[in-house]
Amino acid sequence: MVPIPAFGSSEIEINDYFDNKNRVNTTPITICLNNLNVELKDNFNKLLSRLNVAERKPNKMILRNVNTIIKPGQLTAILGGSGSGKTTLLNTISGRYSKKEMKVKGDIQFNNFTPSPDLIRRAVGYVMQKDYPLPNLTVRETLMFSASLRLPDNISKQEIEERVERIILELNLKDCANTRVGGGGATRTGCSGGEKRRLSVGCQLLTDPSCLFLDEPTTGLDSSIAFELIKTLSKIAHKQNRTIICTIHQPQVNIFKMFDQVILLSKGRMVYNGPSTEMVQYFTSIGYPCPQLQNPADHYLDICSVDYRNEQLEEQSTQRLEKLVINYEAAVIDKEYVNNQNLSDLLNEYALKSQLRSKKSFYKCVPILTLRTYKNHLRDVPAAITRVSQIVSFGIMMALCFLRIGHDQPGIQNMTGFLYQSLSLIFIALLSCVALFPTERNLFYRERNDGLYSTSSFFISYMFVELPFNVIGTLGYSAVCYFSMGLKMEADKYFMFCFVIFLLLFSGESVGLFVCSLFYDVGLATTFANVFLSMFTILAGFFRPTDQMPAVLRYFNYILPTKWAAEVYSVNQLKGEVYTCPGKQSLDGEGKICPVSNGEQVLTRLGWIDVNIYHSLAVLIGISIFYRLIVFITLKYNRRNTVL
Ligand SMILES: Nc1ncnc2c1ncn2[C@@H]1O[C@H](COP(=O)(O)OP(=O)(O)OP(=O)(O)O)[C@@H](O)[C@H]1O
Repeated sequence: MVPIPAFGSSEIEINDYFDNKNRVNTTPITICLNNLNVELKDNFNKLLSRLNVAERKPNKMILRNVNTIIKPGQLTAILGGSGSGKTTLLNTISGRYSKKEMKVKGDIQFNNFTPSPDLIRRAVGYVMQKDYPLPNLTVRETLMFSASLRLPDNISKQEIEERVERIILELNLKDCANTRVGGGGATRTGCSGGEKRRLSVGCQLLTDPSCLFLDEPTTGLDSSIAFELIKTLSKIAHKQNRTIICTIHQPQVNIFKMFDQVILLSKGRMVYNGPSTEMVQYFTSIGYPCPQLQNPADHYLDICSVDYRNEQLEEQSTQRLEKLVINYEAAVIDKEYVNNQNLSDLLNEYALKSQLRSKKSFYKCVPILTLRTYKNHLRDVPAAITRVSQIVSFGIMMALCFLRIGHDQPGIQNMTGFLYQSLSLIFIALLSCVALFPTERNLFYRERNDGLYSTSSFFISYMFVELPFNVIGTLGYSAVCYFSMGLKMEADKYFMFCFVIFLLLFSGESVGLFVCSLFYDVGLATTFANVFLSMFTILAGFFRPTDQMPAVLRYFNYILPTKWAAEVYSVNQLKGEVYTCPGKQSLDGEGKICPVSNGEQVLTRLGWIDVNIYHSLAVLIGISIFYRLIVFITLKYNRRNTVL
């Protein structure tokens, strides 16, 4: 008989900070899963079969017959190999699944009450696998902003500060409380991986949820940091009577010992469910002892996995898995374990409803989000300087290239060249947006999923943040170019030029925001943005007048901001200009007959002679607003990325 390692959590010392006296939600929550089945919908196959093009295939089962009770006051681990369904189980319990993609059958009860996925999502804490904190805020600031967004309006600033300080102490973040989180752009140093994870846990604990879920919290952490993190979670669960569930791939022995309950999954089926201390005993009793000195978690994960190296191994391992599942379903240990749970704390729906995070009003949220984003942007000094200076540097380059544009024949080409090149500002704005926006976006997806605020709050606050950058960029570019090139020295012409430049930057940002809202992957967003960029310049009308374009492109051309911007600032500069043709520039060689003698002739060539500048400006403003609206709709309704 192989000796069974003795497991237990006696070594877990309880920290003094972990008391319940300041907690708001002390209702313990027991989670019951009854016959939980999750199928992956194959909507494409469904469509093909409806069209009689393909046979209808059965949906892929991701989870089958999951039955368990998860008690408060203990740390529960969902264990399993890659693709075993751990994340799906955690997401399903926490209401974070898309009904379009998944079909969930069975019952998920919180204290004997079956809440809607939306209610669960807004009441429980969920720490996802990846952290997306803003890199230039300190740990304390991150918690303060998070608390301001998560806590109800009637909580005073002092109370918020007290709660933040308590979380800092509880999660042992005191040493790094004033350290920037780090990890972004210029901020090379910052918090360690473990501190960042604890910070993410802290953000979730601010609202004091009775249930906390964590998806692979130890991934990417070294063994001692992973151990410390699980130890902290164990303390929180025990001392504060919270229901804590985490998924974990392959825990080390010392980490495994700290789990009170283990749910072992393989191919979406339960192979074991019970105390970690009894796992070896259970498997030994059904003929799978754990070799001495081997980590039981590793050993049983191997035993439960299907080996695809060759057909024979696959068949053998599949049969073994079938046997393990059958054994599990029949095992007394599980039935006893499930039946012996203390269900006296099962209350009613109030337990969960009382923990709902209140969605902050638009007016409260916008200033908090704006301030947070400003702090994050302005602290990254190189990025902030680059953001403005790239526009001004581009202006300096243009000024050097087109310095003092003359009023002779080459001056015409220089002027149209400068006006055409100024359209490139749209690219600069777009590319800088693609580089900077994803950090904010990822955090927004998380916080929106947590039900903290609406898309419109984020959308407006981001506009407030980018506005000053665009205004400074516009003024810088215009100041550098306008006077050095000798453009028309009239106030109304100057301000019209500035306004068009501003709208170009604004539209460029819109396209950047759109591609980043449509695609999660920055590479894909940039590739897609390139397609827009080429269209914007080619179809602006400098090379080929709109009325000479093929019909399809002509209509398309009407929705491009570059077309309208080019019209407005070209008419603004060229109308009324007089051009000379000294010497050989003239047709007669004496400077009397000029090929082009005024701006109207240039505008005629470009097809813009009849353009009403105010009409085009109004269309440009309309298109800029239209682009922003598309961004808003994409951000609001494209939720595919939001569970990342
Ligand atoms: N949205 C989805 N579309 C397609 N397949 C999915 C989807 N979600 C889950 N699956 C499939 O369901 C199975 C379980 O996935 P899940 O992410 O839950 O596994 P996991 O145990 O968390 O794996 P890992 O440890 O690698 O994260 C996998 O085979 C996965 O490919």
